[in-house]
Amino acid sequence: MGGEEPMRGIVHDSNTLEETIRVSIRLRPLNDKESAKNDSSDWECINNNSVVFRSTLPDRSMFPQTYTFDRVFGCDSTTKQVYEEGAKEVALSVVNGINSTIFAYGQTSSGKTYTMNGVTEYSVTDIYDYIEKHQDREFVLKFSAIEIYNEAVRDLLSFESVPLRLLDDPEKGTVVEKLIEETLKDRGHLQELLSFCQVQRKIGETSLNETSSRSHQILRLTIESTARKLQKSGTSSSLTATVNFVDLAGSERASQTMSAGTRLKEGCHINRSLLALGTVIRKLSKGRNGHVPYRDSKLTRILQNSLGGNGRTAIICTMSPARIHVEQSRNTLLFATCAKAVSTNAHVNVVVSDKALVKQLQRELARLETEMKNFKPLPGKGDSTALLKEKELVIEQMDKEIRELTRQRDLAQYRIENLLYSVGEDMIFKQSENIVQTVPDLVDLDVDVDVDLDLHSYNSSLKTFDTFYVQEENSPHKVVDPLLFSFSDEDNFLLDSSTPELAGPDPYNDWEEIAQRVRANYEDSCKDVQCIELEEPKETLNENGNLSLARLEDSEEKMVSISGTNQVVFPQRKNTEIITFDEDFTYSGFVPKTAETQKTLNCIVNIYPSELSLSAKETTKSGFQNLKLARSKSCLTVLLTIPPPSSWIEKAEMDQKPQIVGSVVNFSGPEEGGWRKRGLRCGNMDTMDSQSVCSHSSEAKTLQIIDEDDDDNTSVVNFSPEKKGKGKARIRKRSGSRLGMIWKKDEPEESTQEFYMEEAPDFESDSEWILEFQDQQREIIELWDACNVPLAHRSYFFILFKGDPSDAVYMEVELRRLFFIREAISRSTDASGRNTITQASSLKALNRERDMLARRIKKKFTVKERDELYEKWGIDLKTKQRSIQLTRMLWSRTKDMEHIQESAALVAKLIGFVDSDQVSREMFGLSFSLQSLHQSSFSRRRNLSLPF
Ligand SMILES: Nc1ncnc2c1ncn2[C@@H]1O[C@H](COP(=O)(O)OP(=O)(O)OP(=O)(O)O)[C@@H](O)[C@H]1O
Repeated sequence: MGGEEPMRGIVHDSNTLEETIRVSIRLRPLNDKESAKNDSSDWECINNNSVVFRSTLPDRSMFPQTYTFDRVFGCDSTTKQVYEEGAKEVALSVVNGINSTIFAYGQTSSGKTYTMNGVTEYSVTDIYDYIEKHQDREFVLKFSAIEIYNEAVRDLLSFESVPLRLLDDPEKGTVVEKLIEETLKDRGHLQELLSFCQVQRKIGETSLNETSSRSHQILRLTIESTARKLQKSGTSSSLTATVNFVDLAGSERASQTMSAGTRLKEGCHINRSLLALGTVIRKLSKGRNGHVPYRDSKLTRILQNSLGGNGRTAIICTMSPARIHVEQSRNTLLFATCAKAVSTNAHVNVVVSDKALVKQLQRELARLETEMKNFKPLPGKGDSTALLKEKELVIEQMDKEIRELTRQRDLAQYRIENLLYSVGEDMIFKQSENIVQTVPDLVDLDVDVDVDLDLHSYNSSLKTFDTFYVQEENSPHKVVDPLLFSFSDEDNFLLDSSTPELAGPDPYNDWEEIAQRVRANYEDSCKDVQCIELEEPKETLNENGNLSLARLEDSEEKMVSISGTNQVVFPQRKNTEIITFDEDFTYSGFVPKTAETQKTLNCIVNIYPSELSLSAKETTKSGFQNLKLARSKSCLTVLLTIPPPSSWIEKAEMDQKPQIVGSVVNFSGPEEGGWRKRGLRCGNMDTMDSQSVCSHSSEAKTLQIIDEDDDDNTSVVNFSPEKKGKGKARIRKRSGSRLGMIWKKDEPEESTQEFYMEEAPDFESDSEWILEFQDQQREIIELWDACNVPLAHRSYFFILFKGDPSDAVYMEVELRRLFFIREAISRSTDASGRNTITQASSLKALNRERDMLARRIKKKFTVKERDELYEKWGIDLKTKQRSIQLTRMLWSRTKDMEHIQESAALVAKLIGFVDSDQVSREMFGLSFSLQSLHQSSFSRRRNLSLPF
């Protein structure tokens, strides 16, 4: 018995024939017995493919009525016809090298043996006919026959009744051990063997059952064919196949056999094989997935290759037409129905001879050798060393790329940081703009923005002020920073490579918060306070008349420097706040400083310098009717709204009126109805009201400015009480040339507090310098009057320079400056004695001198210089970093290197030793020019805390 795998030397043709089992139904006629019982048939073959059950019994109506198969043979069909149409094609496949199997399935006495005997004979006949027709081929026929009875395999060609064992051969599959395989000599030989087998089977069954076959009989005919021409050379191939004729035992149930004892045992084994066969067929009918229980019975094991394997299969189901067998007939039809769904894969089995096999193997070897020779390795894969080197090169190249990308990333990050700093600075700047823009009653002057030349001059003369208000046509209240128009390459002086990168968190973030707090603080702290409010008409700055500076109608809180003292007052604060600064000027940029001082003074006092200084009394008489003290909201606004000196200069030149040196300040209380537009009239002195000079509101704080040199009007500032007389300002004489000022809030006259500035440091150890200092100071004071130096400048000068040895250079510079101015004035006096020099020309001269000195010191602020400065001031690294940030911000506001350096120093000091709000104030408008910056830093030096 052949297995599913090809035998040794047997190869399967690549072409397979997949088909289903051919299922035919044969309905035998009623036998005599059945006829005698007058049994009728309920089955009718309505055509060649369908059989119909025509039951007259009502309880059978549920059964299927029609069954359709490949072929249905009725009672009148002959065995020849059954073979021809139901089995011949399958049976004769064997001569073509295809295994085939013919089954006969049905109940006892249904005609299985009757049919299979006929089919086998017709098949053998046809096979021999085929052989006879194919003389070019040599056929070898072998015959074997077995019987499976009670699960015992018996060789029907053997006279012994010893059961044979089934063996599992890896190449042939399940084989029957010691099975006789008779080689057929001719057709008659086969006929004899068939007859012998029938006798053998009959002998065994007769002893048990005379009327029914109780065993499964399998007749096997193996045919091997070889072409005769090739057979001689030994290289020919043969076709080999086996055809099985299977006559199964009766498929009836054991209970239906009415048997017991031995018969029951037979029925159990029969049913076991048939049950296994039915299970296999059912499994195969549902596909080849899953386990197929071939090994459940010897029948299924032997027929494994014929059931859904390599071969063609035909099943002839026989059934009795008798009504009494209708149940069995129905079961037979159900089995046939399942078998009809089973598919098989038949192959042509080719037997290759040894020589042919050797030759075939040799050809295959030659082919493989050719492929090996023609095999070309892929580039780069043949030599592992070269491959490794190539990989190393790739890695090296990638390393380079990584380094380059890292460098680019770091550079981009550095640029981004710088950009963020710049953006941040702009944000702060805009915040300051917003602060100013919230101030009501902004007075705008209708001008075109043509700021090229003028703004440049402002830059040099007015860098103290952060923002100017200009109004463009059709764009009111637009804020323009003139400095933005005149930036140069030096704007980034601290951003070059000499400036170390900042480490740690961005301090600028703090500044944004600071800015917010400061803005809020300003708004909150501007209640019930007074400060100087300057009333100012519209001014035209530009020579072309295109630009006007606007200022606030309502003055804001401001920090007022007390003349002749080193103190500053925030009048708007709820509590009187007087800040005392120490003096110490070792910094080299005095000249620019003084220029800044003058600008600041000009801005604050807004005085035309056409006339010589006025005494306090004269000033009181002539007065500034519009110079009043009023409420304010923020110091910032005051500073920002101070008009640039040039506008006053032009005004002065235009009016040709005597100007008042800023020695008199008129304070005014708040007007009813809220904030009033106040400012300093820059114009005709005749229009000024002397009564308004040096006045202050009775409801407001009392401001006293006390000058020890009361007798000397050139240096005395006298503040008289306001008209209502509730407060007063009086002058007291003290030793030394010192100015003092007291600020009181809502204090009655009798309780007026006085504040005297600190005495100058003790220089007894250097009495000579003290004497020299006093002489210079006296000379300077005289020159101030001669040169119409504004009061603010004088005040700041006194605040800053009090006799420290390091002040010598500044005293000298101031003297030189004043001499220069005085000489210029004298040169400009015409024959008629009229002083033709104007404040504008004087300021221009000052600016030129200042710029000249500034250029000398103007240079790159190197790291070394900065560090030296830090070390000198005792600034730590963290403060240093923050100061760099602030310095950058300041640099965006001014181009004065000296100013920047000092601002940076101040910022550093403030950050390191003072609260951040103070820094914010300074940064947002309280940048008191050089004086304020120095004062703050001096406070630090003297370990004085700022009461902000
Ligand atoms: N188509 C037929 N025409 C005439 N007689 C038939 C036909 N089929 C079967 N017979 C007769 O029916 C009887 C039983 O037939 P057979 O032995 O072939 O049945 P069976 O299916 O092989 O039974 P068992 O399974 O018991 O061997 C026989 O006498 C046989 O001659």
